[in-house]
Amino acid sequence: MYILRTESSFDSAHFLSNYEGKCKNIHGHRWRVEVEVQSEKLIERGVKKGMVVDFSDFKKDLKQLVDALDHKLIIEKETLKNRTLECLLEEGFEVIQVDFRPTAENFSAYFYNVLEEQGYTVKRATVYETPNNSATYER
Ligand SMILES: Nc1nc2c(c(=O)[nH]1)N=C([C@H](O)[C@H](O)COP(=O)(O)OP(=O)(O)OP(=O)(O)O)CN2
Ligand SMILES: [Zn+2]
Repeated sequence: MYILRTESSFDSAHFLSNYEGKCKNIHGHRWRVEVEVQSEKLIERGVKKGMVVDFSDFKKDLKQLVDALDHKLIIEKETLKNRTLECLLEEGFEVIQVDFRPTAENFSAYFYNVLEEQGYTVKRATVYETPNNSATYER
């Protein structure tokens, strides 16, 4: 089995709604995302011969996902009052609303699932919320 790994990161703000503790406040992280893909076989011909996937495609596709979240306020849908959200948007802040609570666990599943939908045979996705704390999703 061949396993390829790439990583990328984004700096964003979030908060955990209904959390008891400091993470209920808006705060930021440098989220580091590591993704591994796997394959029994290598591409047999053409410019990508001998590769599972071309690293340049793999890192570009991960970076595109990560860049969409970079320097944004990431909120779980319906956890801010409409008028709060409107005021933030009116001020020109960029807000990303996600369907999940923005935890490291949910981000790891998010990156896994989106890259899988793009055709990658993902083995696992790991998201570091701090240098010491990470969550991994695999099936
Ligand atoms: N299982 C999870 N637990 C927590 C998550 C998470 O994603 N998954 N997230 C948070 C918060 O986002 C929080 O920012 C993390 O805070 P903390 O662990 O306290 O990290 P710090 O680096 O700020 O810790 P210090 O010890 O204060 O340096 C909480 N839990
Ligand atoms: Zn946090």
